[in-house]
Amino acid sequence: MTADLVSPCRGCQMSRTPCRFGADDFVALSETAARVRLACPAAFEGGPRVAHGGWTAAVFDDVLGRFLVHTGVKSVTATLTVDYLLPVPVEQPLEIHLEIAAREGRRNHLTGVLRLQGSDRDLAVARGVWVELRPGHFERHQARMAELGT
Ligand SMILES: CCCCCCCC/C=C\CCCCCCCC(=O)SCCNC(=O)CCNC(=O)[C@H](O)C(C)(C)COP(=O)(O)OP(=O)(O)OC[C@H]1O[C@@H](n2cnc3c(N)ncnc32)[C@H](O)[C@@H]1OP(=O)(O)O
Repeated sequence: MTADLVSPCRGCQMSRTPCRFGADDFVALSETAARVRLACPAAFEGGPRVAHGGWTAAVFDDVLGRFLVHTGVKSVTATLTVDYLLPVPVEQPLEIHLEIAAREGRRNHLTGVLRLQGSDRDLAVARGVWVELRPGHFERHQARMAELGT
């Protein structure tokens, strides 16, 4: 696989907006590794000039899941753990390196590291499990919602 652009999530595709987390510059480097260049939008400020931890977790969830779908594996997040090592500045050039660390049946183990561009200091590290969907995943969800009358 040559370096190629990873598509946005369904929500951003449907609304035809840039990635709301700021993760548009997203390229696959191989079948198991990718790189995202991004900045935390000011709207996700948690502390003074510091990213909200929810942005960090959300962007990891988004880019790790998007990359797996890019490789042809339709999947959802089963677990996601984030180690917050240093404050993440807003509106500064950041980079995420991610990889598919292992595949065991329907389970895919992914990792991601967030750094300032040009720095080798980790700001946050994510690890998680994405489970490949069984056919009918969303139909079963709709049926459960219908049972609840929603
Ligand atoms: C939002 C949808 C994305 C859709 C993708 C297609 C569209 C592409 C378009 C554009 C790309 C955009 C991508 C965006 C990225 C965003 C990603 C998200 O935020 S995903 C939303 C949040 N996550 C959920 O909503 C999951 C809710 N949970 C579930 O639905 C189930 O619990 C599920 C599917 C995870 C497992 O249920 P089971 O019934 O299919 O499968 P069982 O038999 O229970 O487990 C299968 C295997 O997974 C392991 N497993 C299940 N849960 C686990 C866990 N918590 N930890 C470790 N392993 C787990 C099991 O041990 C089993 O392993 P063994 O096959 O036996 O080896």
